[in-house]
Amino acid sequence: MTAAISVTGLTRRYRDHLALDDVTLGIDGPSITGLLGRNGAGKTTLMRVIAAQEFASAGQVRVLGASPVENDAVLRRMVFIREDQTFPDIKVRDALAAASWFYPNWSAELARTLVAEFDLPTRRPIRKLSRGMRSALSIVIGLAARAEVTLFDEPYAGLDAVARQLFYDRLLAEYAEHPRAMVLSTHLIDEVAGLLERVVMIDRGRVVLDAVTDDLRGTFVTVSGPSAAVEQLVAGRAVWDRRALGAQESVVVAGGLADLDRRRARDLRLSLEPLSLQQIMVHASARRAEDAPERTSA
Ligand SMILES: Nc1ncnc2c1ncn2[C@@H]1O[C@H](COP(=O)(O)OP(=O)(O)OP(=O)(O)O)[C@@H](O)[C@H]1O
Repeated sequence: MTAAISVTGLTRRYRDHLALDDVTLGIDGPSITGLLGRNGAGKTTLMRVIAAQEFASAGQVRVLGASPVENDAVLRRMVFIREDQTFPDIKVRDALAAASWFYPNWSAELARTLVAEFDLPTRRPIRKLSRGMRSALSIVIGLAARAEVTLFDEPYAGLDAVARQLFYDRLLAEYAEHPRAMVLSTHLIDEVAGLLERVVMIDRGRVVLDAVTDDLRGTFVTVSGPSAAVEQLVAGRAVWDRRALGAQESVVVAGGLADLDRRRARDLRLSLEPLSLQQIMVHASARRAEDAPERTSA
């Protein structure tokens, strides 16, 4: 099967700054992948290169089996919705009409439904929409395009919690009915964690974690309690973080705990707390900062 997205050894350099540093990533078929990372990690740059809006300094990008650069056939099968998407000075309905001409799988019915659900005024010029309404319009286009590769880069600037929930619900429903390769970059990690089948975490231009979300559950655990007992339990394990407060200690271990360890923890009166996706990202980037304090191209 042709991969939806295949990125190999991708580097993007801006003068002496490495925005992407030897990124390799494959998204084979339909899935919802979360692209996570701190500000400036390289998420937008990665999506822009995949969408052929930015050149790679080195490496290779294939979308649906071909280079997307100046490749109309591929670009029509891919939609890229950016945070604070810019539009020409046209009305909402004209933007929807233009999108319907461009994307071969466009669903006018879905667009109509979403426009009503987001309460978008179709006759209004886009420049007169609020920021949240502009995001809603981008989301309508991103979903109604039904593109095989659907990239959403923080698409909800200005959207309130109700509208964001509507977006998540419709994204899931669309995915269930018309499975496709969806990538969603976000800072609202805990808010979207339930949607994501896979997470790719980027830190300072590098992929620091690429995992199926279910596999991550219980893989990182905070063990807390009296220091001596905590140390007894975590001895010989990969420790991601260690914090002491008086005679108490909290240690994050990677690799999960077997049932036997969990029983031992109970006997030692230790508390075990699985890390959320957001906490995993915080720890993953802290570890990378220790490993690679500087990032410039040679
Ligand atoms: N055109 C450019 N010229 C110079 N540097 C750039 C350019 N575009 C991006 N960068 C730099 O590349 C790095 C990655 O930026 P990018 O926008 O991809 O990050 P991001 O992960 O999307 O961040 P955020 O979550 O804040 O949107 C940043 O340090 C940014 O300043």
